[in-house]
Amino acid sequence: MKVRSSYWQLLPYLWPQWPLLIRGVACILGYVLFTLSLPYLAGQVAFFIGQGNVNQIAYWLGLATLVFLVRGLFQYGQNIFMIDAALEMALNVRKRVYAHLHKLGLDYFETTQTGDLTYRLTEDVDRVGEIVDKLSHQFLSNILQLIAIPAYMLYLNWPLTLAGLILAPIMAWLIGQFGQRLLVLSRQSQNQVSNLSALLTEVFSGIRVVQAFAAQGYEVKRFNREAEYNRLAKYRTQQLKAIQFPVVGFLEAVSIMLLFLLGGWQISQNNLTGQEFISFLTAVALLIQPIDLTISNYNEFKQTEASVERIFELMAKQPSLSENPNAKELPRVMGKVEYRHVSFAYNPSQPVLKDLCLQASPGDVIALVGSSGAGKSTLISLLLRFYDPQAGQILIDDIDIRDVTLTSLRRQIGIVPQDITLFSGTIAENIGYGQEELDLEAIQEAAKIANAHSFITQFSQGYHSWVGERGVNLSGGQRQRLAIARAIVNDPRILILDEATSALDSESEALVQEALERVMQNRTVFIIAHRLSSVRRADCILVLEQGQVVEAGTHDSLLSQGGRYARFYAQQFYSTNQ
Ligand SMILES: Nc1ncnc2c1ncn2[C@@H]1O[C@H](COP(=O)(O)OP(=O)(O)OP(=O)(O)O)[C@@H](O)[C@H]1O
Repeated sequence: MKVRSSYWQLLPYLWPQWPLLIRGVACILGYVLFTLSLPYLAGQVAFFIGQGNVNQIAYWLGLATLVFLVRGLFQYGQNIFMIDAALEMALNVRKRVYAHLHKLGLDYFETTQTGDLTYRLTEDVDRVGEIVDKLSHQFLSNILQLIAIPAYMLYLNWPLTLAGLILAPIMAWLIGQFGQRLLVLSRQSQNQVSNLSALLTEVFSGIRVVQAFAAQGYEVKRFNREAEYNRLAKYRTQQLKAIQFPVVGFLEAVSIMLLFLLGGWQISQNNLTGQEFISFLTAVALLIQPIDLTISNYNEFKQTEASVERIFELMAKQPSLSENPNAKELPRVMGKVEYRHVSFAYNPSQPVLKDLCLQASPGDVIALVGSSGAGKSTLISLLLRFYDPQAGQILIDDIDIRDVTLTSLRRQIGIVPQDITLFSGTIAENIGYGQEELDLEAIQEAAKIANAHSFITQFSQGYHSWVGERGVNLSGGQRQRLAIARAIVNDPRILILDEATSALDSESEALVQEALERVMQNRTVFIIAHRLSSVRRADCILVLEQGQVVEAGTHDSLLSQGGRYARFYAQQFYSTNQ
């Protein structure tokens, strides 16, 4: 059973804002003190109204105006300092969670819905910021008033106060019960909203598939179903609140009627003056707002606890792949790559690579061929250290890749992936992706090698043309050439080419091929090969089958062996490339 509220986890993020918090608390104290003087002032005004003394009435009303003014200034101060502290805290939480997510491995993102992550980092964090703001100024101020005003009432007339507060424990218990139930409903509701957001992200990013499969109707139905669950979850929360307010309001009304009854009786017994009764009633009236606000704050507090849980759930995720604490920077490499008896499985029961050995000398072009699911992409993922092998070692220039920092390793490997991702930004930013200061010279140089310079300069804004939504339209071949430029902009010694399977028109194909030929020079290249030309040109072709190298050699030597490669070549390349 969970004992501690999740809110405690926010303290380390709130604590650094202590200068703002202290100023805020000082303003809250000022606000409460000035509020406390109001019942006394009301009693005085009532007294002089009874005497018909206009001068005194004007004097006390003037004083009350001053009190309201100063109280207003304190209220402004408490709001502004606390919102500042809460927003700073929310910003820190958001930054830390985002940075933490980037420490997690690919395996985490492969099993998590991106829409859900987006929701947690945006909506959930905003909600937490809002509740902390409310708690820090409204809640604290209200609680102080709920303590100080009854204390003043006790001082005025304790029997009347006790009678008025007799229903308070019942109210507190009821509010607590409602709060617990609200937390449960809120968790459900937040998850529903997250599901909806995940669904939308998935559908809009896959909109080509949706349209190609004419699945709009299917998607609309799926969305409607989720939206209905979402409505229902929200309705249940609001339904509970709708019951809560009349119940508590009724108890409040009963308390006030009880007060009038007792007050009248006390006056008839000469235990209370009319003036004191007015002060007392003013104090009671001042209590109503803090009570109502406390209930709604408490409800929100419970509802938002679900958001806090969802945020810190992300922070609790541990990276599956950790960097060696003594990891060193990988010095600029020559490009020798060696796999020594490497075995790997995503799930222990299904080995993907089995005792795999391979050696590539600097400048070698290694083509990986094999049927789908043979383990080609996995072999490459291990070189980039997306995952660690369960057995064996991978070495670059005779250094185990587990002994170097991930950044220095990945910076020395260029990759042209099969699915090209361009981010919203300029062409230059996309080619120099990850460079904090864009090296425009290197970017242009890379674009020239990748046969991209001439089409880029044809855009009116050249390298500063916007890519992505509302940006320039790029053909498949142009995207590939940008990806090639991006892969070599840092001049890596090792290059991975995951060839696209979709065909380009022959002109584009020729430009891409020419670019690839150029970038492969003087680099160790691994190609997941789908094109005949890449395979023919390779220094070594590795034929993978069920995670093992079953044949290795040059195109000619393997063809003359008449083994698996020869059959594979006949089936796959001959039919598609002739
Ligand atoms: N992230 C993953 N989690 C679990 N299993 C995976 C994952 N990625 C790949 N696999 C499995 O590992 C095996 C090898 O996959 P891999 O993608 O390396 O093959 P491949 O030869 O590159 O195939 P293709 O040519 O179709 O891309 C397959 O059985 C695949 O289902």
